Amino acid sequence: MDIIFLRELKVDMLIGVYEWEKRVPQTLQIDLEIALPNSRACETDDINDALDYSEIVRHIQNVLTSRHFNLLEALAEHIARIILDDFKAPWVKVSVAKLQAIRGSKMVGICVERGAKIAR
Ligand SMILES: Nc1nc2c(c(=O)[nH]1)N=C([C@H](O)[C@@H](O)CO)CN2
Repeated sequence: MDIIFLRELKVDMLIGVYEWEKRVPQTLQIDLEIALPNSRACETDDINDALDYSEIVRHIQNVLTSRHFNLLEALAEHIARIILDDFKAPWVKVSVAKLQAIRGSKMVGICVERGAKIAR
């Protein structure tokens, strides 16, 4: 099974349960692993046979900068649904982390896996 990975994408967005977090953007770090429905692009060398990672990132950035989420959990679920439903990936692993939420910690976050890996 082939996987597209994206590491340490930074997005400024409104997220959090406290009042100030609904007004002040925070930087999140996003990591993705996206299983591909097939490995056709490896044979054809054609972007039309690939899952275009730049389109995925653009789509995610648009959604995240246009609304507020309370919880990292809800954000991770929303990103996972976009990748499964809109980009037809069979499986995805989404990690989202706040970089400044916990004093003394580099980051705190959540990782969710959704869908099923296809054995090849
Ligand atoms: N499980 C979670 N716990 C907490 C979250 C969260 O998203 N998931 N968020 C907060 C606050 O927004 C916090 O990050 C503010 O610093 C607290 N706990």
